[in-house]
Amino acid sequence: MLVLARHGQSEWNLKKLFTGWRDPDLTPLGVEEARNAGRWLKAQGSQFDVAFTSNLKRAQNTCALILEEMGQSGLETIRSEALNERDYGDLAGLNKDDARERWGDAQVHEWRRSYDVPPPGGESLKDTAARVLPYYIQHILPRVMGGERVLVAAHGNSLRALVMVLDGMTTKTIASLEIATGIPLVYHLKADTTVESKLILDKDIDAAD
Ligand SMILES: O=C(O)[C@@H](CO)OP(=O)(O)O
Repeated sequence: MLVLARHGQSEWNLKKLFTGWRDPDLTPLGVEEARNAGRWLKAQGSQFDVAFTSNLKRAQNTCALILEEMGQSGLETIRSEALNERDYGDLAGLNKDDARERWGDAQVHEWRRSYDVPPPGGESLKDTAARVLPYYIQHILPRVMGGERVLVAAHGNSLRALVMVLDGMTTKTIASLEIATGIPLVYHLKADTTVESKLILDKDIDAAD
C-alpha cells in the first residue's frame, strides 16, 4: 500500500502566496485537515510501516499529525528535500492574484500547471519530476514492493509529478490535475509496479468512529 497525502492548508496557502521551498507552517484548518486524514485512514483500518516526507515543516507536521491520529507516533519517518514542493524561484512570496494582474492569467497558469515551462528562476513540473521520481524509484518503491505500507506526506506539485507516472497521465492531461490539501490517495500496486487500485479518501468515507 502506498498512501500519498498533500499537507494541510499552510499559512501561505491561506494568504494565496507562491510558496515553493519557503517554509510556512500549517494553519489551524491545516492541522485539522491533517488530523482528519489520519482519522479517515485509521477508520479504514490502515496502518503504516514507514513514512516519507519532505524537508519542509508543513509536510513534516502533516505527516506527524496523521501518524498521531493513527496511534503511530514515533514510526520511522524519512525526510528528503527530493520530496519538497516545486521551487517557485522568483515567484516565491508573491501573491497569486497580484501575479495574475501583473503577468496575465494565461502566463501564470502556464507557470503553475504546464509540464515543462518553469517559473522565473524556479522549477517546472518536469524539473520537479527529475528529482521526485529517482527518489521514489530508489527509496520508496522498494519498500512498497517489499510489502510495507508506506505513507508519503508531501506537496501539491511533488505529488503531481508522482501521480502523473502512477496514473499514466500525459504532459497535457497533467495540467488539469489538482491535489487537494489533506485528502489521502490510497494506491495498491501490482507486482510490475503499475497501479492495481486507487482510492481518493475524501469526506465521503464514513469515519464516524
Ligand atoms: O505555492 C505553491 O508552492 C504551490 C502549492 O501551494 O502552489 P501552486 O498550486 O500554484 O502550484
